[in-house]
Amino acid sequence: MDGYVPEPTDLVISVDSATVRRGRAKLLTDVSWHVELDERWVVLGPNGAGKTTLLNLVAARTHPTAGTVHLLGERMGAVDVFELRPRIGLATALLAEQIPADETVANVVVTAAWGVVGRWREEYDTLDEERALALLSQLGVAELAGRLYGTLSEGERKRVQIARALMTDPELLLLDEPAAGLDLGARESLVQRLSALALDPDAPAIVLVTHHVEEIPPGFTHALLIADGGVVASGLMDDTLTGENLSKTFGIPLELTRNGDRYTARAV
Ligand SMILES: Nc1ncnc2c1ncn2[C@@H]1O[C@H](COP(=O)(O)OP(=O)(O)OP(=O)(O)O)[C@@H](O)[C@H]1O
Repeated sequence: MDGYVPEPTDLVISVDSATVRRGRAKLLTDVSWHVELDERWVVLGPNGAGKTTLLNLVAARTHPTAGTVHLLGERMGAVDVFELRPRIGLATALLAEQIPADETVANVVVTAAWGVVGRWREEYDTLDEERALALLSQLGVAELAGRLYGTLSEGERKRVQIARALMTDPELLLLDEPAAGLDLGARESLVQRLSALALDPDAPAIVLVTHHVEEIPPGFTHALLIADGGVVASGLMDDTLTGENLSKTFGIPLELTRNGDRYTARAV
């Protein structure tokens, strides 16, 4: 990092010396991280590194035990999180589990406008319906709008979850391992969609958590590497995503290869 830290109000995410404890366990230790609106970050780290804990922190789902977190200019602890959360789009496996299998795909997306899963008697206006369809189209699954969510393949579900996360027109989009469990074709197709989103100047700031460098979509600008609850390296993609930093992060000697705008890594 170059040492320049903008005012918290200019930042989408400002995590400063944050520590998260659960009982005697320290899940995150003294983590600092700053994200601006036009940045697209990938968060990489091994199992148990603290990625999900960090994502919960910046999704206004968890408070730090020590340190401060500002989200979208608001200080956590001094803001009503229920007003803040609709401004943050979140797609995680845990949230996906709560989506009813017998809901139509269009409803899965449109219900995000009301912060609920499952359509009951809410009235949605036509604009919401149109926006849901436009997002499904952007993710390449418009033809699934009338299908029941429970009948979709895993790859199709992931796209619908991302469309749902975008429904409230968030200023920050958080994606926790969106390519987990996808076959090669579905993964590549999702990476392409995420790349298009990353390159869209109107898209929100994006944070994508993954275990695999192969899943980094072209257009992502920054990387945060974490291990054992702490930051190993953080900053611009080219400076941060190196074999040396990956080796430190994953605890084994790794070689990183860049092929055009994609990456692969293997043990050496
Ligand atoms: N409530 C808790 N009490 C104690 N330890 C916890 C608690 N929740 C999480 N942990 C531990 O904190 C560490 C970080 O967990 P976290 O889920 O953030 O990791 P992660 O990087 O997302 O892992 P993965 O890649 O496996 O999903 C793990 O070792 C986990 O076991």
